[in-house]
Amino acid sequence: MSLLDVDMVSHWYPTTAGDRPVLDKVSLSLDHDDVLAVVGESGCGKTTLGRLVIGEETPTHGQVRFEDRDVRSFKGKDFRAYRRAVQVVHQDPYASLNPGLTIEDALGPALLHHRLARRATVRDELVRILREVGLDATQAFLRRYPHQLSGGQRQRVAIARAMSLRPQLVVADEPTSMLDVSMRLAILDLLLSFQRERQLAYLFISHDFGVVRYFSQAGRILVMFYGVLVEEGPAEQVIQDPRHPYTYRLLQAIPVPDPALARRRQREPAEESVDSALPPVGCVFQNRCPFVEARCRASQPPLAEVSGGHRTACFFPERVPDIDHLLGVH
Ligand SMILES: Nc1ncnc2c1ncn2[C@@H]1O[C@H](COP(=O)(O)OP(=O)(O)OP(=O)(O)O)[C@@H](O)[C@H]1O
Repeated sequence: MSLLDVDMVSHWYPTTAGDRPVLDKVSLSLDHDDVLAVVGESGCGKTTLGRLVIGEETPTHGQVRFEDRDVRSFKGKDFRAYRRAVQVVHQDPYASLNPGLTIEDALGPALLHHRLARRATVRDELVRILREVGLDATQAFLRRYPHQLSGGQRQRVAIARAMSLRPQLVVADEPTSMLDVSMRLAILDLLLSFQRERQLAYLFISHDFGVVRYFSQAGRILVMFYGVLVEEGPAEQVIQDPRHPYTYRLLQAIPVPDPALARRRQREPAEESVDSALPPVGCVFQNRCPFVEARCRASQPPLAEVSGGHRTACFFPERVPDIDHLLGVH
């Protein structure tokens, strides 16, 4: 039994101009210690997917199942257990830390509520958890407010809050995008260390393929374009051998330190058009695709297998150029 199944989920937001489709028949599955990274540009529906998984939104169509049970069916005790088992680490730590509460008041009550600590020892337990996320915490540290911490410290506290509840799944939504570059790797390594030490699954969300590449080394990558899953597979296969032109574009955008490599990239064929409006019929990527044909304008290609567990939603995957020269792989 998988831990999480997202089954043919479509989602619309109501707007004054009518319902706006944000996700279109997205399916994915996560096992108990899987890392699944979702990558795509801003606005493609990544955060919405995360909100559906943590139960903050209900899908317009399709099902989100946790341990084979429809999340919509969770009520009362079951719903609370689900909200404990699935934690979220946001881009902005202030989204999970109330600025008016000290660290002790932000983290302590949940531990007591879920009987993960006793009143007499809760402070010691909090200090232990904060040290586990790399903070040099003392009991005095517990009396600090979020604004008295640096950005990196705040994100560590937010991670401590999520991990203190011993979750089975963590949705990490752009967890490093507000941090200095120098801090990013440390936070990614911290998240990965929890995954190694506990049986923990991650749904990791980012627009930055460089970050996704680092985080998902042993996991899977799912590439989304305007609410449609266009490619998925084992991380190394998607990175070394992308078979969707959009994935190729995203990989092309990863900065490289080698100037010769950077120049070679600039000689790559340009996108046919940068029209970002969603086409009413046909492939979701057709207006940006250099390989588009009449067939692509007629229908959306289904996800089809290219090799073991690696799938792409492109009619012409063989036209996507080899990536080796872009990544400097020889
Ligand atoms: N509550 C809402 N009501 C209406 N539209 C929304 C709502 N939330 C998000 N959207 C719209 O849905 C689309 C997808 O948003 P979402 O935040 O899921 O994408 P994203 O890929 O996470 O982008 P970003 O990285 O910018 O957050 C966007 O166009 C956004 O404006």
